[in-house]
Amino acid sequence: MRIGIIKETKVPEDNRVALSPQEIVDLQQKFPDVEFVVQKSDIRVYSDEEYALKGIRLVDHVDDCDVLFGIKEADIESLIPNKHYFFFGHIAKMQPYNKPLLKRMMELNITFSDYEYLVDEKGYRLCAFGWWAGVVGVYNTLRAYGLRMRTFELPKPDKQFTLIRMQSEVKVVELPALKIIVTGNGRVSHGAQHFLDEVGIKQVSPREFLEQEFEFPVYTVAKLPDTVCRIDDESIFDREEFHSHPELYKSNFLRFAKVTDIFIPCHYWGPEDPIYLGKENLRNPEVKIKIIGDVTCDIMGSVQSTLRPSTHKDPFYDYNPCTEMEEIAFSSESNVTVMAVDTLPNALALDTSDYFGKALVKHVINDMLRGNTDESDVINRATILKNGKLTERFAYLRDYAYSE
Ligand SMILES: NC(=O)c1ccc[n+]([C@@H]2O[C@H](COP(=O)([O-])OP(=O)(O)OC[C@H]3O[C@@H](n4cnc5c(N)ncnc54)[C@H](O)[C@@H]3O)[C@@H](O)[C@H]2O)c1
Repeated sequence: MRIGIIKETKVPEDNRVALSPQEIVDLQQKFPDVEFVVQKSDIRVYSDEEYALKGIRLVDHVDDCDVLFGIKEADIESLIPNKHYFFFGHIAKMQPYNKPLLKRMMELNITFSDYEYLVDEKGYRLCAFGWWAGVVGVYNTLRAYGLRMRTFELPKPDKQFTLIRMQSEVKVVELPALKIIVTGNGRVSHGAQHFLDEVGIKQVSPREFLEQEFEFPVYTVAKLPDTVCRIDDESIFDREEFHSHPELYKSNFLRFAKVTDIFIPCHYWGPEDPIYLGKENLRNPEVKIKIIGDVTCDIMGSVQSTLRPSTHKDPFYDYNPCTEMEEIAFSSESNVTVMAVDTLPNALALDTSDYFGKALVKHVINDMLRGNTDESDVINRATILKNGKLTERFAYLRDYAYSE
């Protein structure tokens, strides 16, 4: 078997890779009959030379590979018939912009497994970057705070940035008595909490956050049901009902917004779910929040100052609550500064590639190289196309794939 690592082609560029040079060396020792090749790339976090130095073959074309691993969607023009591809496809939620990709993979008899659906039997994701998004989300947001207040300047992450570096940069900064709120309690929120803990910001309970003043920076985590309540009876919260009938619930976030300096949304949001910070809230003079690090990056979702995603190159913009329009970052004290980068983990491409590669080897590649691809429940659950045909689990994509 020959396995290829394909080059990333999406814009803005993604520097992450599915397998680091060391990961490939370790796999080759374990499976000497398998060959790994790496398609040349000048944007990858590990350079071509780093792979070559470990004896890994660099190639221009990956036509002679059986299985191909990428990170983001493969370039349609580069797709090779009859191969097995792995990447984040963004097609299973019927995203309109990726319909041509699905169609082309069907035409070319491709087998396609989507990382997003590599889950255990309980549906828990096995290869996800969310935790890292929380980490970078906090760093970027604190960076925005320093720039806006002109009190400190954290460096913009470059391609070689690491989590350790981010932490050490923030640790030397003296933060005032800020109140920071993180919402949600999933992977992203846990990454955010980890970073805040590591840089010495004290966690307090939502109640303490609401009722007390502190002489040092603090953060709280507002989970369900802290942030929502029922429309008709504010004392009742039924989690199952909330998820099946979100229209019966409203936001209870305003009480937090009145005492918060920095808001880092990390909760899942669906179009029917309560809006935490609507346009009127953002105009409300009682709302104290002036910096929002919107990790969820739902455009005009639960935080309505998020007008568009931003990029690592240009991560911040201002939202003018009166005009409801975007303005240049840090241009007015009455504006809200927004950080809404939608590819946050890419700022730690070294750490995240290593983390992702280890998970991939453990849950996918070991089984595959032992010849168990067809029997692997993890791979089967993530396989959207088998030889160009939709699998049973993803059969619902048929109309989407064939519609004009
Ligand atoms: N900006 C980025 O680069 C980036 C990267 C990864 C994930 N994300 C986004 O971050 C968000 C969270 O991802 P995750 O991996 O932590 O998800 P997760 O499923 O691990 O956690 C989601 C959390 O939100 C809570 N929740 C669910 N429905 C809710 C609702 N209607 N209202 C309030 N809370 C609700 C859950 O209880 C849980 O605590 C997602 O929207 C995801 O797309 C962004």
